[in-house]
Amino acid sequence: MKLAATAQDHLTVHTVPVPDPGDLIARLPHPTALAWIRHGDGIVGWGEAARITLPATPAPFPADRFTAAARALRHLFDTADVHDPLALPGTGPVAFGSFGFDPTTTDSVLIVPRRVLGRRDGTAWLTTIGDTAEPPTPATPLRTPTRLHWTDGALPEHAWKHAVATAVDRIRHGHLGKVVLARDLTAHADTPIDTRVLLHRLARRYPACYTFSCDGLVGATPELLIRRTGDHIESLVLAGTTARGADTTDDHTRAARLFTSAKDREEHRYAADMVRDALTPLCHDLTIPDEPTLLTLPNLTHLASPVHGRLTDHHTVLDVVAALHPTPAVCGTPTTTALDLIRELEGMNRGRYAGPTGWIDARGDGEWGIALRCADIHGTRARLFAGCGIVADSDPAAELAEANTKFRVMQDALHS
Ligand SMILES: C=C(O[C@H]1C=CC=C(C(=O)O)[C@@H]1O)C(=O)O
Repeated sequence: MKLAATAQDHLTVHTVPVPDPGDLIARLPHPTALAWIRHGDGIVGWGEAARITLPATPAPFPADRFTAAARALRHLFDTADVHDPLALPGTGPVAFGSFGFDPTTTDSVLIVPRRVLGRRDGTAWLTTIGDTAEPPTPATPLRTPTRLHWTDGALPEHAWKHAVATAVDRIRHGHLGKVVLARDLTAHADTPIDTRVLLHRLARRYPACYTFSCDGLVGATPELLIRRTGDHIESLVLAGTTARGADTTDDHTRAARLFTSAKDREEHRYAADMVRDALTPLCHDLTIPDEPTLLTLPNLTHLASPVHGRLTDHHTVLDVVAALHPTPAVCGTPTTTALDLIRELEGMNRGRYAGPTGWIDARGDGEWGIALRCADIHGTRARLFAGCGIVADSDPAAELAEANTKFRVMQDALHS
């Protein structure tokens, strides 16, 4: 696989401890922001010391697009001159990345920023690549999106419900067990959309989610695909959803119904089983509960399975991403049958929606989420995505309502 890489010849990297920088997002000087934030901690980056772009590949899900990207990055990091007295996950050189859901898409990218500001458990740092004496980039003022209007994406609501009904029919005829179908919507603004405004709103409203930004893809995902810290790995499998209730009683009723719903349990089981099967060969001490718990977010409640394990060999976080993507939380079971059905029924290119997004450092540590509850921002346009797991008992109208609730995360972030 031939990757396109632009980089300075030899990276000189300095990490220094800094006093608490406060709100990390507020420190981003311009809209081309890189970010990965949860509960206020995480990393933000700006400037570009290197960019690696991946070509489209025809194979259904070749793991080697992740390992090829990791190899190119390793070369860059191994030849760098690194001063990193902290040696914590996220210190030293870091690449932010986002990969297309479908390997035939062309927008997968890894970016090594010239500046990274980070904070974790009370320790804050600044990493500089290149000239440490360079004056800070002057910040541009934040610009709030104005005068939004909306257009349907590939499928209007009735056509998407029809696609869901077709998927249910195929499932009932035994072609596959589960497929995840998504829709897109486009917002048009008067002026270029400033991703920092969206990041502020998302991080404030969804502090327990991972608020991310990479090359125009911005969102707040609740789904951790993989975190690697040394040999320890964690994942949070999500599948099965209900909207929050109108009041406490309604909320409890909905959560109890979700917890006992055979349809949602089935949807969840496909995803949890696949993650267990993919991680078992890479890990010892893999733990995944026999039954899911509930993850309560401000807008939705999900069935959730937290996963922990210890890697047996030196696998970087991207090696583990390669083993996991795409999970049935975003594709289906069996994987290639579900992918074929997605290509047939969705009528759109998902781009990087539902693909892995996150960061990796020179030790191979990192955090990658599944890009959900997100939008791809291009100038004055934002393309939003939302999808739902479809199984034999799915109801097209209920799935449309669920997708619409998921859209609200980014619709609200754009509006106010
Ligand atoms: C595909 C999406 O959500 C996935 C993650 C959690 C719950 C899901 C569900 O219940 O359908 C989806 O599998 C999305 O938000 O676009």
